Amino acid sequence: MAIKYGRPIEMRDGPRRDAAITAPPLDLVARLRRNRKAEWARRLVRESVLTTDDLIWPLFVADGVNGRTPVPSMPGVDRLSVDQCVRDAERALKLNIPCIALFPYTDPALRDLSGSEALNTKNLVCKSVRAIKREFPDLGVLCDVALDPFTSHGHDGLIEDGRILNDETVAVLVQQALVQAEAGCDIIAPSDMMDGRVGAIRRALDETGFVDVQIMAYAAKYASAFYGPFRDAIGSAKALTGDKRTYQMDSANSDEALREVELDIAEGADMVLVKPGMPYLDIVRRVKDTFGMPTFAYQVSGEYAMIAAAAGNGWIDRDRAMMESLVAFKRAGADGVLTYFAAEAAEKLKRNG
Ligand SMILES: NCC(=O)CCC(=O)O
Ligand SMILES: [Mg+2]
Repeated sequence: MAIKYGRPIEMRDGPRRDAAITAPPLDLVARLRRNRKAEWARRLVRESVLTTDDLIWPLFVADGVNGRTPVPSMPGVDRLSVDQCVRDAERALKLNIPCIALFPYTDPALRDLSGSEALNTKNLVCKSVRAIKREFPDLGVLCDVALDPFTSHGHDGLIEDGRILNDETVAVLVQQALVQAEAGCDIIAPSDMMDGRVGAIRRALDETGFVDVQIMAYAAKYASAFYGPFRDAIGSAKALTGDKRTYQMDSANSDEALREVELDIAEGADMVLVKPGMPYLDIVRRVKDTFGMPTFAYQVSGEYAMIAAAAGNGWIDRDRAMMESLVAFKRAGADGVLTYFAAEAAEKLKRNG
């Protein structure tokens, strides 16, 4: 349904009033509908605004040249070879998107128990960061820190007898963060949910001369069914044994999210992230109100897939659902959103001037 600028929602040329409908006017002091009577009036009182400055665009990188492989469970999202990743980085820059985030599809042959490929200075992420920074030094690049794209078992950390080790994992994550910072990454984003990793990474970055590298902590990351398509995209779905509930948060908890965020801030996080997004907007609001930190939300793969699939079936309007979901993050208090819709939304914002 197209609503043109300035036009009231009610159809001007629609059905005339039924003469049988009569009622005395209500004696109302306030009629909130007055502020909604036309697009210009709605714009005037709009409380939350989405701009391209609010968007971080996650991209998937894979081996190969000139490659764009669709991710079946994320219609509209491709795995990109490094050269194509650079082209999408250029697209982001042209659309005025401030920052992209990189996630690798690691060759299964390179995955092992300890995720050693994460420390390879020539791994896909590092190659992509270098290639992007060489051409577009002014585009922000965020790199995830966690071992799941690199481990044969699909977990975010080192494993021993089915247990994910905390402190031993943190030691590896520190090395991973340094490798990425060395490659030119601007924002290190630990997504592993190990205790103490933000402080350990901050110390290591500072000691090695990377004082300006920021940390966006996935502070409140929940064990969620909504990550399914992402695990397809990075090829860890089949590998994953068990679940991540001993390190990611229980979806029933809210106070605990504040404790997580508080600790990450104390350990030196520059920005905090809540993940997933739409089912956790209450957490975004509490975090923002409690700490006043730069607060981000991740509209994760399953959220993207739900909208894309329903739209693909003609059940909802893709554009409108996309924009409504994104402005909801702003309304909840987020300063920005990691979203697979970033380029599409930025294009729409640009068209609408
Ligand atoms: N560490 C990054 C993710 O786990 C992303 C999840 C998703 O998009 O579903
Ligand atoms: Mg924590």
